[in-house]
Order: sequence, then C-alpha cells, then structure tokens
Amino acid sequence: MTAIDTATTTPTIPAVKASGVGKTFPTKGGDVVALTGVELEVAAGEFVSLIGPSGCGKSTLLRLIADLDEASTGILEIFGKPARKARLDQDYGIAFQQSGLLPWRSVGANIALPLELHGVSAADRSARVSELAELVGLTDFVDRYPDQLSGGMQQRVAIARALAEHPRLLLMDEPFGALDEMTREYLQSELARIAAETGAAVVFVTHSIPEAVFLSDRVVVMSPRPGRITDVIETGLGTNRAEALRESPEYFAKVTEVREALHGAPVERANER
Ligand SMILES: Nc1ncnc2c1ncn2[C@@H]1O[C@H](COP(=O)(O)OP(=O)(O)OP(=O)(O)O)[C@@H](O)[C@H]1O
Repeated sequence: MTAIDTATTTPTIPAVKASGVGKTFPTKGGDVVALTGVELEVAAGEFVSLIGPSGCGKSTLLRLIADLDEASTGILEIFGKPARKARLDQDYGIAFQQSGLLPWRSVGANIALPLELHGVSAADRSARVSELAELVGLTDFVDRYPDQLSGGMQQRVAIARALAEHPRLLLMDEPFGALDEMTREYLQSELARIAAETGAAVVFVTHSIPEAVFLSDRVVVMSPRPGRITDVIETGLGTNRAEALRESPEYFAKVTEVREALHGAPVERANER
C-alpha cells in the first residue's frame, strides 16, 4: 500500500475526544459541578482554544485531559487511549501560566529534563536541546539560568521543554497570561509558527478573545454554573498567522463573533443593559 493509500483509508484518530464529560468536586459546602456534558473533539494538528469567564471549568477540562484529575462522568480519549495511558505514553506536553522552570538548572538542562527522566542518552539529549533551543529562538541562551531571562523567554523555555519528546498534543493553560501585551503578541506568533512546524494539536486555555482568535482553528466558548460548552466558533483564518492578520477585517469579525458568543448578546446591546 502506498503512503497515499494509507492516508486515504486510515481513519484519523482525534487528538482529544470528550464524550459526556463531567466533573463534580465534593466540598464542605456541598458539591461543586465544575463541568457537565462536555462533548469535544480536537483533530490531530488542530489548534483549539477554550475561553470563558472565571470559574467556567476551562482549567478543570484541561486537567482532565492531562490526567491530573479524573472525570466524574463520561469518557475522555487522547489519541484513542484512556487519559491515563496517554500520560504514561507521554503523548502530550504541558505548559502553564507559571513556567515551572527549575532555578538551579540551566536553560538547556531545563529543556532536557523530560528526556533525562526517560533515560535518553546524553548525546541524544544534547542534540535535541540544540534543535529545541533553535525552534524557540534561544540558541544563545542555553547556558543561562532562568532568573537571567525575561518572563517571555522563560515561557519559551517552558514551551521547548513541553515539546522535548515530540508530543502530538500540547496542553497549555494561560501560558502568556502573566506577560506584557507586546511580549504576548510576539509569543502568540511564535507559538503559531511552532504549532505549524511541529504539526502538534494544541488545546489552549485563555481569557483573551484576540489571543484565542489569532491562534485557533476553533474557539470553544464556555459558561459557568455548571461549566459547559455553549458555542464552538470556527475561525476559518487558515494557516497564515502573520502579524498583518491582526488588522484584517476577517480577524475583527471573528473577534466580534466570539465576544458576542461570550456575552450571549450583541455587544452594543449587552453594554446598554
Ligand atoms: N479542587 C477543587 N475543589 C473544589 N472546587 C474546585 C476545585 N477545582 C476547581 N473547582 C471549582 O470548579 C469550578 C471551575 O474551576 P476552573 O479552575 O476549572 O475554572 P476556570 O474556568 O479555569 O477559571 P479561571 O479562568 O478563573 O482560571 C470553579 O467553580 C472552581 O471553584
């Protein structure tokens, strides 16, 4: 069978598939229903953002996908596997708002950490660190320490570390939330490029509508109490995420569409209430 035959006959397994997923936290004050009835499929190579007001369950959903917590109801599959198996197989990389770098390790040693933990040889680690440092634009900084870097550079190290084992999926929880606007926009462009170059699917939690639209193929809008998906908006912005996109009418139209979905009403009318 040729490569083309394989491509046309092999059904593509989604990176993430959530069916009827719910999460309830028992607390002293009673049960908190953080998520209910979540149905979501993220295709291989697709960039999907989760957006919604504080407390709508974005981080909870990401934590369930990452197997950092267990769903109360429903089924979660990562590349067709249970979340636990996908974690053990290192099918995804994770990056959070805090870069979580180890201050006593150099940039290179931080990036190499997952490789070291999984027994990759020193020579292979060193080659991979060089590749990753180049990918995130930090070739000249591999010998520095985290406290010698800006916040944006630290996040780039965290992204390189998340990509160390060639994951097909990246899970990111507000990775640029603590950065100034200019650095944030720069890293958005970098992430769009990195996602395209690596072909990894991305599930990205954010509070920023422009950020979600700029990066995503689809924006998943959530609402709280109980946390659920209320809208899924396809951006249709294609693969070119150049800076000029931010000033294009298509981009503004999508930002407005997501904003209206979040507010549940056209923005002008919501503001009048
Ligand atoms: N361990 C926990 N115990 C009890 N309640 C929890 C726990 N974790 C989350 N919750 C509750 O679940 C709901 C969803 O929380 P989650 O952090 O997923 O929301 P979020 O959309 O990511 O919020 P934010 O945008 O503020 O980060 C909230 O009401 C939160 O208080």
